[in-house]
Amino acid sequence: SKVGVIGVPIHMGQPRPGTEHGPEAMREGGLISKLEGLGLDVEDQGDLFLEKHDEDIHDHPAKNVKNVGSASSQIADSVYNTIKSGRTCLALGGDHSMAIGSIYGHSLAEPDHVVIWVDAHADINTPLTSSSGNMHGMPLSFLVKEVQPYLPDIPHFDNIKPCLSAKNIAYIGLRDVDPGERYIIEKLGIHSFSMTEVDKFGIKDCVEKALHAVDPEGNKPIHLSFDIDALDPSLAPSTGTPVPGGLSIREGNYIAEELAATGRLTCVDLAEVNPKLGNDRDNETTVRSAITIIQHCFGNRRQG
Ligand SMILES: N[C@](CCCC[B-](O)(O)O)(CCN1CCCCC1)C(=O)O
Ligand SMILES: [Mn+2]
Ligand SMILES: [Mn+2]
Ligand SMILES: [Mn+2]
Repeated sequence: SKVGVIGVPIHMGQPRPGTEHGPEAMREGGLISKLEGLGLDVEDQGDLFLEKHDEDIHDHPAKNVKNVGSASSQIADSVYNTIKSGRTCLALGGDHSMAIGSIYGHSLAEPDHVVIWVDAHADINTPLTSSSGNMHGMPLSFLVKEVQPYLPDIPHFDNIKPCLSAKNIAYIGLRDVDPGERYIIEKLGIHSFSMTEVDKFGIKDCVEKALHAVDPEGNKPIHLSFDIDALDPSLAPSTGTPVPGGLSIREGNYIAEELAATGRLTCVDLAEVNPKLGNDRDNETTVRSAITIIQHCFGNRRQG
């Protein structure tokens, strides 16, 4: 099958420089040839050239709103075009604010797609519930229709429309959820399989329940937004917001294999790889984990 790879060198959604080098770190780790080795037709579209703007609004609760808004439009266009060209899209981050554009672009191509969000964090703070103002903690609040009444005016996001229903999202891996996020998740009934559920039910049941919850008929395109910090920090040390007690590589691979097996995985984000954090060994470990997850999203199977 056909894959279109898009580098998304964005860092403005969070304060730690380096996520803009995530795409190149994954390429240097051999990602493209490893995907080709799976027999895939891989088109590497290179890195987006994200426009740089002088931030014109400094009193907004969301930081770098102009740059993130502009990047989101560029990402959406690129993801849309990739999917419309008949390729599964692989978006390499870059911080997780990249998902605003990737999910919106996906929804333009496939309006009824669902979202599996694999992350230590819920990333559904609104600018008003966020304690950091970092937009990598907000992407889903921009996209979920039911959250819109609670959002303040957000300049520079006129091109991004809310495109998701809460019922079409399922989380796996949560272990650091803010009070405002917990309120939104419970109020909207967003399906959530935190590390508690992973421990309680095991990863097989969590994946099965998550997929059944968002796509009971098993016929919808799937968007996987994978934050590398969902994995245990021992597997992904070079990331901005590590949280102990994460997914094992076996659990990460299992999620990827099961989604790949549906044949409906249409867009994959791999977010929050920051090669500027940690030492060379940390970088290698993190990039290797990211590439392993991606390989299993695109057909590599531990059974052969
Ligand atoms: N929820 C946090 C972390 C967001 C992580 C974004 B991701 O998932 O893309 O990496 C804040 C988390 N928490 C706030 C209180 C003090 C400890 C950190 C936020 O800043 O919104
Ligand atoms: Mn995270
Ligand atoms: Mn995230
Ligand atoms: Mn992070």
